[in-house]
Amino acid sequence: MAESAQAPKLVYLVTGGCGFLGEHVVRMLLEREPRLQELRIFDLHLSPWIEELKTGPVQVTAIQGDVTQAQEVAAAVAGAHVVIHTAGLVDVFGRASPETIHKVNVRGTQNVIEACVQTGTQFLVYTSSMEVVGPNIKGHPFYRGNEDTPYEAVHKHPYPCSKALAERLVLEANGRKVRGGLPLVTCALRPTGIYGEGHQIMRDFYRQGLRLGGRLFRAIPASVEHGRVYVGNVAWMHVLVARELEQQAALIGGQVYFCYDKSPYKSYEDFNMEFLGPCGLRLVGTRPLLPYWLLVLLAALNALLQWLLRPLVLYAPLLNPYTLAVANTTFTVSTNKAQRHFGYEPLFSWEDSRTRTILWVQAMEGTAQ
Ligand SMILES: NC(=O)c1ccc[n+]([C@@H]2O[C@H](COP(=O)([O-])OP(=O)(O)OC[C@H]3O[C@@H](n4cnc5c(N)ncnc54)[C@H](O)[C@@H]3O)[C@@H](O)[C@H]2O)c1
Ligand SMILES: C[C@@H](CO)CCC[C@@H](C)[C@H]1CC[C@H]2[C@@H]3[C@H](O)C=C4C[C@@H](O)CC[C@]4(C)[C@H]3CC[C@]12C
Repeated sequence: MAESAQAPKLVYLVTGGCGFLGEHVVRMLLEREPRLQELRIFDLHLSPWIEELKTGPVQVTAIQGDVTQAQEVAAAVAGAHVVIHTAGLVDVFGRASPETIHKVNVRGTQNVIEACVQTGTQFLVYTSSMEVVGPNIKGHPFYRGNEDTPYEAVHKHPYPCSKALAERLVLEANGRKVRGGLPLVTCALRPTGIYGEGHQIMRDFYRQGLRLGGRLFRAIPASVEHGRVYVGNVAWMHVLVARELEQQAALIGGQVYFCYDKSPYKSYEDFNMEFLGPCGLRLVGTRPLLPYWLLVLLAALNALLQWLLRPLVLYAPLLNPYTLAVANTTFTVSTNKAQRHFGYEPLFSWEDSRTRTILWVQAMEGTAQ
């Protein structure tokens, strides 16, 4: 590429830039987007590590803001060339109300779209989710499916409903005229279950294992496969597609892409043991220790307790009818659409992804070893 094309000149905005995925997107952009002049990090809660990023050649601007506030979003978007919208309320445990989930995930996304249109920002990448497709409420398996695999995507839970609605808004906005008359170019990336450094649920399982004397108990049959993807590869996909949106607007605009890499197909629990095992935890049982009907009962009991206790205290355990259904339904993807459309290849091999995640777990306080 000619030197002039490499000259820094682009302004990127990452919403949710202090979250688990957002932080990896931010760091990946700083490492791998040579045309970056300014990186804006927009989040409800700003993290202290942003300060360390301010010493590099790229101007890093931290913006504390709320995606549900249209004016705050418009002010942050104004003058940006590309928006990567990762901000969202990821809640499948009943911590937030359905209204709040809708407000942040759907109205927040609508605000981002309108801000692009009003201020003349042409390129928008949305972090969607596999949950936009499934598992559905009927528990139908999705086995090594791709973006074109027929599947009855029927949801009831507020989180997948909100992600599906938001994704539709983003895709429908593709082609709208932004200020200045140029067309908005949008696309949506659908990660499966993301893992890697900073993954809160992995942290929770690890701590639970420590509390149980270094053991976790198998609840899900090993035959139920759950799609997982390394956070560094998800971040890399965002960076690549954002870069290619301009060059390949006709091809990529309005498209959805599953996020994938070379992580093996395993059950949710067996996959977690790839990292927790080397950190001293053991998964007890080759088969689920409790019969499925009892798990269903426990999950229903948890939901009832959550409802009863809500006026007094927030009771939000990992196990509820929805998480049980997701964990207990095969959902895996096998696709090369991102490779065909914008040349994506995973940046991190499975071995690297595994090692990085293990090192992160081991660095947590109070390891089991
Ligand atoms: N974690 C996964 O396995 C997974 C899988 C598929 C898709 N996703 C999607 O990826 C995105 C990022 O998820 P994550 O796992 O990093 O979650 P996260 O909770 O770690 O990050 C979300 C970030 O958004 C910010 N945020 C929340 N509400 C906001 C608001 N009103 N205004 C501004 N910022 C707000 C949070 O402060 C947080 O920093 C989400 O859109 C999620 O739906 C996550
Ligand atoms: C029955 C329990 C015994 O150990 C296991 C419960 C595990 C669940 C808490 C998780 C199983 C599957 C996870 C979800 C999946 O990986 C994909 C997701 C998509 C993303 O957009 C948000 C997170 C999540 C819904 C993720 C949440 C946790 C699980 C339900």
